[in-house]
Amino acid sequence: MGLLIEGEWHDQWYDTNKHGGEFVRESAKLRDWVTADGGPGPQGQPGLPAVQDRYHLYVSLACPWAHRTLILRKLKGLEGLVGVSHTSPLMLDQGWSYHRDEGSSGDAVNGVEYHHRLYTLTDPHYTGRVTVPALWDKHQERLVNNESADLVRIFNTAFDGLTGNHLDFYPEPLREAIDAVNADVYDHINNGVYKAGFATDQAVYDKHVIALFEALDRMEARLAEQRYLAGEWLTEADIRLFTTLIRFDAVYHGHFKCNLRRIEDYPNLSHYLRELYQWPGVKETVDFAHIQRHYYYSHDTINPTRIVPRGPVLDLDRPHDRERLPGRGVVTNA
Ligand SMILES: N[C@@H](CCC(=O)N[C@@H](CS)C(=O)NCC(=O)O)C(=O)O
Repeated sequence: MGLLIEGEWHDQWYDTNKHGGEFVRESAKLRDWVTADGGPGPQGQPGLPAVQDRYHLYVSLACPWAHRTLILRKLKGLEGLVGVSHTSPLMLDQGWSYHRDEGSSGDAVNGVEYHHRLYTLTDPHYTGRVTVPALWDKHQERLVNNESADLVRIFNTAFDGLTGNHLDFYPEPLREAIDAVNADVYDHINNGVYKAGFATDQAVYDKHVIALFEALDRMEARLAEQRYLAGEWLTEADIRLFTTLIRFDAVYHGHFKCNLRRIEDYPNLSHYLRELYQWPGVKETVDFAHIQRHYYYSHDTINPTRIVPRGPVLDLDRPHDRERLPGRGVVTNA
C-alpha cells in the first residue's frame, strides 16, 4: 500500500494521524471522458471518442469501486469492445500488482508488473494514490479516467451506437432521485465501511459505524416500500449499493468491525441483495476468493496474522421475495 509522489513510489499506509484517527479518501485525479463522438463530457470534461478496442479497463475483482464498472461493462454488452485486466488480490508494498502467480490475469496491454507503473506512464511526475479502477487509452497510451462514478456513466451511454445496447442506468427523469440516494449511500455506506474500518481512534470508529447502520436502516425502510432505490426501475444507484452489500457479511462485518448487524439480518436488504446477485450477468462479476483474500491479507495493520477466514457460508442463490413489489427492469432508450 502506498502512493506516488513526483513519480516516485512511497510505501506508506493511510495517514490517519493527520485527521485525528479519520480515514479521508483522496479525490480521483484523472477525469477525462469518453463520448460517442469525442465531444466533451457532461461537465465539459475533455472528451475522447468511443471506438472499438481503444480502451482497456484495469480493475481489482476485490474492489467495490472497480466492481461497479465491471457490472456496467457486463450489462451494457461492452465485453467485446473494452478489454479488462485484473490485479492480484494482494495489495502489498508495491500496491496492486499483475503477478499471475498471485491470481492476477496479467496486464494484457502494457505488460506492467505493478499498477503504479500505469500512472507514471501517464505522467512521469504523478503525485497521488494509485487506485483501481482505471481506464487506459491505447491510442494516447495513458490512463484517461480513474473515478468509478465517472466510468459507470461513461459505460452507460458512450458506446451505445456501437453495441446497440440502450439500457439506461441513469435515466433523465430519475436523476434527481438517483443523485440524492447516491450521496447518502456513498458517504455513509460505500465509504462508510472504510471510515469505520480504517479508523484508528475509538470515538471516530463509533461515530462512523453508527452512521453506517443508520444509513442501512434508511435503505431497509426504503426497500420495504419500493423494489429499487429509485423506485420501480433498476438504476446505477442499485449497482453502487450492491457492490458494498455483497462484501458486507463476508468482509466488512468482521474485518472492518461493521458488526451491529449483518445484511442477512435485514429482511428487505437481504432479499434485495439476492435479487441483484441473481440478475442475469451480475454473479459472474462477483469473486469471493479475491474479495476475502484482498482485505484480510493486504490490510496487515488491521489483520497482522493475515489469516483469511473460511466463513461465513452464504447462499445467495436461494429465492428472494422482491416480486412482491412492482419492478420494471432497466429503462431502455429506443
Ligand atoms: N474514487 C475512486 C476510489 C477507488 C479506490 O479507492 N480503490 C481502492 C481499491 S478498493 C484502491 O485502489 N486503493 C489503493 C489506495 O488507496 O492506495 C473510485 O471510486 O474510482
